Amino acid sequence: MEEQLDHISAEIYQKSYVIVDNFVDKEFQSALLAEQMQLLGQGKFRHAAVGKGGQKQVRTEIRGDEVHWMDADDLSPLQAAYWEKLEEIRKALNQNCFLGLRSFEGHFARYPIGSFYKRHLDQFQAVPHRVVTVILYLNDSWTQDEEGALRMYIPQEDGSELIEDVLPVGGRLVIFLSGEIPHEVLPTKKERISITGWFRNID
Ligand SMILES: O=C(O)CCC(=O)C(=O)O
Ligand SMILES: [Fe+2]
Repeated sequence: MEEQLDHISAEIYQKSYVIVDNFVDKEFQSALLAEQMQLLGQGKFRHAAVGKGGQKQVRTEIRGDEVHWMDADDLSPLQAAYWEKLEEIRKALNQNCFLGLRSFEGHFARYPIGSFYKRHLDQFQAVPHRVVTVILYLNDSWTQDEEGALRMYIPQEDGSELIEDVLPVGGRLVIFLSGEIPHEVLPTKKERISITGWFRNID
């Protein structure tokens, strides 16, 4: 874990993003997936909105996922275990990258077949407090043919962008600086399940 935390910090410091495979083991991943499926079955997911406050709107031509926000005061034991792992990352990033991360917010997400999320930044004027994005993928298996990659546009020093496509392979964790890396979810050919969250610089 110590080594992993150092690796994560170094990559964020140098490249603004990092991909960690098998961040959780199969058992933990399956349990989280089962919990998400149960919440889905209970009708606890809602179409995700874009914008903030009074501007909030469901616009499936921009994003087609459905989400269920985790309640910090009412986490299931599994969710609490995941938050504890993230807490280690938060501390490491503060120690090594001086990001001043103080809290976490996150939701389960489900992208139905054919859905996507167009290019965007997670930190913008109306949402200034998201500093680091953290995504854990939960699908049991994923192949290239199923598409649905996370496409990150990595800014280069010469002003160009490098495209990095990341398949939502179960157990894979992706971390990036919310204000630095525009990204999108390409249309998926399979139901795509994940937990997305943000470390914030406020409580
Ligand atoms: O699921 C992903 O790969 C990215 C999701 C995303 O960009 C978001 O929820 O803001
Ligand atoms: Fe995003």
